[in-house]
Amino acid sequence: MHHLPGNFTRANFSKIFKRCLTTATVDNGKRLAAWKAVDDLILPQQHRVIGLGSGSTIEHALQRIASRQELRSLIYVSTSFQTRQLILQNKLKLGTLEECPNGVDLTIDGADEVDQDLSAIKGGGGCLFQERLVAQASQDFYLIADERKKSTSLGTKYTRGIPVEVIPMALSSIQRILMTMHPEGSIQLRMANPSDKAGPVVTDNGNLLLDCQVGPLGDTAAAVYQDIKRLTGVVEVGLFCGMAKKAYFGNNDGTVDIWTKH
Ligand SMILES: O=C[C@H](O)[C@H](O)[C@H](O)COP(=O)(O)O
Repeated sequence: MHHLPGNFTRANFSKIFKRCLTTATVDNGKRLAAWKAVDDLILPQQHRVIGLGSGSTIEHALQRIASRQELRSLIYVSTSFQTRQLILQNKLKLGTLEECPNGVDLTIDGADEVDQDLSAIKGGGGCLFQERLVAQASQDFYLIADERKKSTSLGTKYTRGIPVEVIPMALSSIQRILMTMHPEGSIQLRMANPSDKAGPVVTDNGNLLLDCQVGPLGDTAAAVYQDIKRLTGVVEVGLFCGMAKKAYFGNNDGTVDIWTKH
Protein backbone atom coordinates (compact mmCIF):
# COMPACT_ATOMS: atom_id res chain seq x y z
CA MET A 1 0.00 0.00 0.00
CA HIS A 2 1.30 3.47 -0.96
CA HIS A 3 1.31 6.18 1.68
CA LEU A 4 1.03 9.82 0.69
CA PRO A 5 3.60 12.03 2.46
CA GLY A 6 2.72 14.21 5.51
CA ASN A 7 -0.75 15.72 5.40
CA PHE A 8 -1.04 14.98 1.68
CA THR A 9 -4.36 13.16 1.99
CA ARG A 10 -6.59 11.98 -0.83
CA ALA A 11 -8.97 14.90 -0.10
CA ASN A 12 -6.09 17.40 -0.28
CA PHE A 13 -4.84 15.84 -3.46
CA SER A 14 -8.24 16.14 -5.11
CA LYS A 15 -8.51 19.80 -3.97
CA ILE A 16 -5.07 20.62 -5.43
CA PHE A 17 -5.89 18.74 -8.63
CA LYS A 18 -9.16 20.68 -9.06
CA ARG A 19 -7.38 23.98 -8.41
CA CYS A 20 -4.77 23.16 -11.09
CA LEU A 21 -7.54 22.26 -13.51
CA THR A 22 -9.36 25.54 -12.83
CA THR A 23 -6.17 27.55 -13.25
CA ALA A 24 -5.49 25.81 -16.57
CA THR A 25 -9.05 26.43 -17.78
CA VAL A 26 -8.94 30.10 -16.79
CA ASP A 27 -5.57 30.53 -18.46
CA ASN A 28 -6.92 28.90 -21.59
CA GLY A 29 -9.83 31.38 -21.57
CA LYS A 30 -7.38 34.27 -21.35
CA ARG A 31 -5.34 32.85 -24.22
CA LEU A 32 -8.40 32.34 -26.44
CA ALA A 33 -9.61 35.91 -25.91
CA ALA A 34 -6.15 37.39 -26.41
CA TRP A 35 -5.33 35.47 -29.59
CA LYS A 36 -8.72 36.14 -31.17
CA ALA A 37 -8.48 39.87 -30.38
CA VAL A 38 -4.96 40.14 -31.82
CA ASP A 39 -5.99 38.27 -34.98
CA ASP A 40 -9.23 40.23 -35.47
CA LEU A 41 -8.07 43.70 -34.54
CA ILE A 42 -4.43 44.33 -35.48
CA LEU A 43 -4.24 44.91 -39.22
CA PRO A 44 -0.62 45.48 -40.29
CA GLN A 45 -1.64 47.20 -43.57
CA GLN A 46 -3.67 49.73 -41.65
CA HIS A 47 -2.11 50.08 -38.19
CA ARG A 48 1.31 51.28 -37.12
CA VAL A 49 1.17 52.00 -33.37
CA ILE A 50 -0.44 49.55 -30.94
CA GLY A 51 -1.01 50.10 -27.22
CA LEU A 52 -0.66 47.10 -24.93
CA GLY A 53 -2.26 46.94 -21.49
CA SER A 54 -0.94 45.02 -18.50
CA GLY A 55 -1.62 41.77 -16.66
CA SER A 56 -1.66 38.05 -17.31
CA THR A 57 -4.11 38.14 -20.25
CA ILE A 58 -1.94 40.66 -22.07
CA GLU A 59 0.98 38.23 -21.81
CA HIS A 60 -0.97 35.93 -24.14
CA ALA A 61 -1.60 38.80 -26.56
CA LEU A 62 2.12 39.53 -26.61
CA GLN A 63 2.94 35.88 -27.30
CA ARG A 64 0.56 35.92 -30.24
CA ILE A 65 1.95 39.18 -31.61
CA ALA A 66 5.51 37.92 -31.28
CA SER A 67 4.64 34.73 -33.16
CA ARG A 68 3.22 36.59 -36.19
CA GLN A 69 6.02 37.92 -38.38
CA GLU A 70 3.87 40.60 -40.04
CA LEU A 71 3.04 42.14 -36.65
CA ARG A 72 6.67 42.35 -35.53
CA SER A 73 7.38 45.53 -37.50
CA LEU A 74 4.69 47.60 -35.73
CA ILE A 75 5.43 49.90 -32.79
CA TYR A 76 4.15 48.86 -29.34
CA VAL A 77 3.43 51.35 -26.55
CA SER A 78 3.53 49.88 -23.05
CA THR A 79 1.32 50.72 -20.08
CA SER A 80 3.52 49.32 -17.30
CA PHE A 81 6.98 48.13 -16.37
CA GLN A 82 5.74 44.54 -16.93
CA THR A 83 4.58 45.20 -20.50
CA ARG A 84 7.67 47.23 -21.36
CA GLN A 85 9.84 44.26 -20.32
CA LEU A 86 7.72 41.82 -22.32
CA ILE A 87 7.93 44.01 -25.44
CA LEU A 88 11.71 44.18 -25.10
CA GLN A 89 12.12 40.47 -24.26
CA ASN A 90 10.14 39.56 -27.37
CA LYS A 91 12.35 41.91 -29.42
CA LEU A 92 9.40 44.00 -30.56
CA LYS A 93 9.66 47.72 -31.26
CA LEU A 94 8.99 49.74 -28.12
CA GLY A 95 7.49 53.20 -28.57
CA THR A 96 6.37 55.91 -26.17
CA LEU A 97 3.47 58.34 -26.41
CA GLU A 98 5.99 61.17 -26.91
CA GLU A 99 7.50 59.38 -29.90
CA CYS A 100 4.07 58.81 -31.45
CA PRO A 101 2.57 62.32 -31.70
CA ASN A 102 -0.24 61.09 -33.94
CA GLY A 103 -1.45 58.83 -31.17
CA VAL A 104 -2.08 55.13 -30.96
CA ASP A 105 -4.14 53.29 -33.57
CA LEU A 106 -5.64 50.86 -31.10
CA THR A 107 -5.03 49.47 -27.63
CA ILE A 108 -5.79 46.02 -26.29
CA ASP A 109 -5.97 45.66 -22.51
CA GLY A 110 -7.09 43.21 -19.82
CA ALA A 111 -9.81 43.84 -17.21
CA ASP A 112 -10.83 42.65 -13.76
CA GLU A 113 -14.57 42.89 -14.46
CA VAL A 114 -16.61 44.09 -17.45
CA ASP A 115 -20.31 44.94 -17.57
CA GLN A 116 -22.66 44.93 -20.53
CA ASP A 117 -22.01 48.63 -21.26
CA LEU A 118 -18.34 47.63 -21.55
CA SER A 119 -17.45 49.62 -18.45
CA ALA A 120 -14.65 47.89 -16.57
CA ILE A 121 -12.82 47.69 -13.29
CA LYS A 122 -9.08 47.73 -13.87
CA GLY A 123 -6.02 47.97 -11.65
CA GLY A 124 -6.21 44.61 -9.88
CA GLY A 125 -2.53 44.22 -10.80
CA GLY A 126 -1.74 47.78 -9.76
CA CYS A 127 -1.70 49.24 -13.28
CA LEU A 128 -4.29 51.87 -14.13
CA PHE A 129 -2.80 55.32 -14.68
CA GLN A 130 -0.56 54.48 -17.64
CA GLU A 131 -3.25 52.17 -18.99
CA ARG A 132 -5.74 55.01 -19.03
CA LEU A 133 -3.22 57.43 -20.49
CA VAL A 134 -2.53 55.12 -23.42
CA ALA A 135 -6.24 54.25 -23.83
CA GLN A 136 -7.04 57.96 -23.96
CA ALA A 137 -4.46 58.45 -26.72
CA SER A 138 -5.90 55.56 -28.74
CA GLN A 139 -8.35 55.71 -31.55
CA ASP A 140 -9.94 52.44 -30.41
CA PHE A 141 -9.76 50.57 -27.11
CA TYR A 142 -10.54 46.86 -26.65
CA LEU A 143 -10.72 44.58 -23.62
CA ILE A 144 -9.76 40.92 -23.31
CA ALA A 145 -10.60 38.60 -20.41
CA ASP A 146 -11.64 35.11 -19.41
CA GLU A 147 -15.33 34.39 -18.88
CA ARG A 148 -15.21 34.91 -15.08
CA LYS A 149 -14.95 38.66 -15.70
CA LYS A 150 -18.37 39.02 -17.41
CA SER A 151 -20.67 41.01 -15.16
CA THR A 152 -24.11 42.57 -14.93
CA SER A 153 -23.02 45.10 -12.30
CA LEU A 154 -19.42 46.13 -11.55
CA GLY A 155 -18.36 45.19 -8.05
CA THR A 156 -20.14 41.84 -8.00
CA LYS A 157 -17.36 39.73 -9.59
CA TYR A 158 -14.23 41.65 -8.65
CA THR A 159 -15.03 42.27 -5.00
CA ARG A 160 -11.68 43.57 -3.75
CA GLY A 161 -12.86 47.11 -4.51
CA ILE A 162 -12.25 49.86 -7.04
CA PRO A 163 -8.49 50.53 -7.23
CA VAL A 164 -7.62 54.18 -6.64
CA GLU A 165 -4.04 55.37 -7.18
CA VAL A 166 -3.05 58.18 -4.80
CA ILE A 167 0.01 60.34 -4.25
CA PRO A 168 1.67 59.06 -1.00
CA MET A 169 1.40 62.48 0.68
CA ALA A 170 -2.38 62.45 0.14
CA LEU A 171 -2.99 58.91 1.42
CA SER A 172 -4.65 59.44 4.78
CA SER A 173 -6.62 62.50 3.74
CA ILE A 174 -8.00 60.76 0.64
CA GLN A 175 -8.76 57.63 2.68
CA ARG A 176 -10.72 59.71 5.18
CA ILE A 177 -12.66 61.55 2.46
CA LEU A 178 -13.51 58.28 0.70
CA MET A 179 -14.72 56.81 4.00
CA THR A 180 -16.99 59.82 4.45
CA MET A 181 -18.26 59.50 0.88
CA HIS A 182 -18.90 55.76 1.29
CA PRO A 183 -19.67 55.17 5.01
CA GLU A 184 -20.95 51.65 4.31
CA GLY A 185 -17.83 50.74 2.34
CA SER A 186 -14.31 49.72 3.20
CA ILE A 187 -11.30 51.69 1.95
CA GLN A 188 -8.07 49.73 2.38
CA LEU A 189 -4.47 50.51 1.56
CA ARG A 190 -3.21 47.70 -0.67
CA MET A 191 -0.39 45.88 1.09
CA ALA A 192 2.34 43.89 -0.63
CA ASN A 193 2.81 40.19 0.00
CA PRO A 194 5.17 40.35 3.04
CA SER A 195 7.35 37.57 1.67
CA ASP A 196 8.09 39.82 -1.34
CA LYS A 197 8.07 43.27 0.23
CA ALA A 198 7.21 44.75 3.61
CA GLY A 199 4.65 47.54 3.54
CA PRO A 200 2.33 48.75 0.79
CA VAL A 201 2.19 48.01 -2.91
CA VAL A 202 3.92 50.86 -4.76
CA THR A 203 2.75 51.50 -8.32
CA ASP A 204 4.97 51.93 -11.39
CA ASN A 205 4.54 55.68 -10.83
CA GLY A 206 5.71 55.59 -7.18
CA ASN A 207 2.20 55.96 -5.77
CA LEU A 208 -0.04 53.95 -3.41
CA LEU A 209 -3.33 52.15 -3.99
CA LEU A 210 -6.58 52.27 -2.06
CA ASP A 211 -9.04 49.45 -2.74
CA CYS A 212 -12.53 50.91 -2.32
CA GLN A 213 -15.25 48.34 -1.65
CA VAL A 214 -18.44 50.27 -2.16
CA GLY A 215 -20.77 47.46 -3.26
CA PRO A 216 -22.30 46.84 -6.69
CA LEU A 217 -22.12 49.94 -8.89
CA GLY A 218 -24.98 49.24 -11.32
CA ASP A 219 -25.44 52.32 -13.49
CA THR A 220 -23.53 54.60 -11.09
CA ALA A 221 -20.02 53.59 -12.26
CA ALA A 222 -19.39 56.75 -14.32
CA ALA A 223 -20.63 59.01 -11.48
CA VAL A 224 -18.50 57.17 -8.90
CA TYR A 225 -15.49 57.61 -11.21
CA GLN A 226 -16.07 61.37 -11.45
CA ASP A 227 -16.63 61.79 -7.69
CA ILE A 228 -13.35 60.07 -6.79
CA LYS A 229 -11.26 61.39 -9.68
CA ARG A 230 -11.98 65.03 -8.84
CA LEU A 231 -10.21 64.77 -5.44
CA THR A 232 -6.79 66.41 -5.38
CA GLY A 233 -4.23 63.72 -4.64
CA VAL A 234 -6.04 61.04 -6.65
CA VAL A 235 -3.96 60.15 -9.69
CA GLU A 236 -6.42 57.76 -11.32
CA VAL A 237 -9.41 55.54 -10.61
CA GLY A 238 -9.69 51.98 -11.93
CA LEU A 239 -13.09 52.48 -13.54
CA PHE A 240 -12.99 52.64 -17.33
CA CYS A 241 -16.48 53.70 -18.41
CA GLY A 242 -17.53 54.28 -22.00
CA MET A 243 -14.03 53.66 -23.33
CA ALA A 244 -14.02 50.16 -24.84
CA LYS A 245 -15.41 49.45 -28.28
CA LYS A 246 -15.49 45.66 -27.84
CA ALA A 247 -14.68 43.09 -25.16
CA TYR A 248 -13.44 39.58 -25.98
CA PHE A 249 -14.12 36.80 -23.43
CA GLY A 250 -12.53 33.36 -23.66
CA ASN A 251 -15.01 30.75 -22.41
CA ASN A 252 -14.39 27.43 -20.64
CA ASP A 253 -15.93 25.56 -23.59
CA GLY A 254 -13.25 26.88 -25.96
CA THR A 255 -15.39 29.56 -27.62
CA VAL A 256 -14.92 33.34 -27.55
CA ASP A 257 -17.75 35.80 -26.88
CA ILE A 258 -17.44 39.30 -28.28
CA TRP A 259 -19.45 42.04 -26.62
CA THR A 260 -19.86 45.24 -28.65
CA LYS A 261 -20.69 48.74 -27.47
CA HIS A 262 -24.41 49.41 -28.03
O1 LIG B 1 -3.64 46.29 -12.97
C1 LIG B 1 -3.76 45.53 -13.86
C2 LIG B 1 -4.53 45.73 -15.10
O2 LIG B 1 -5.55 46.66 -15.04
C3 LIG B 1 -4.98 44.41 -15.69
O3 LIG B 1 -5.30 44.65 -17.02
C4 LIG B 1 -6.17 43.76 -14.99
O4 LIG B 1 -5.92 43.65 -13.60
C5 LIG B 1 -6.47 42.36 -15.55
O5 LIG B 1 -5.39 41.53 -15.30
P1 LIG B 1 -5.37 39.98 -15.70
O6 LIG B 1 -5.35 39.92 -17.19
O7 LIG B 1 -4.10 39.47 -15.08
O8 LIG B 1 -6.58 39.37 -15.10
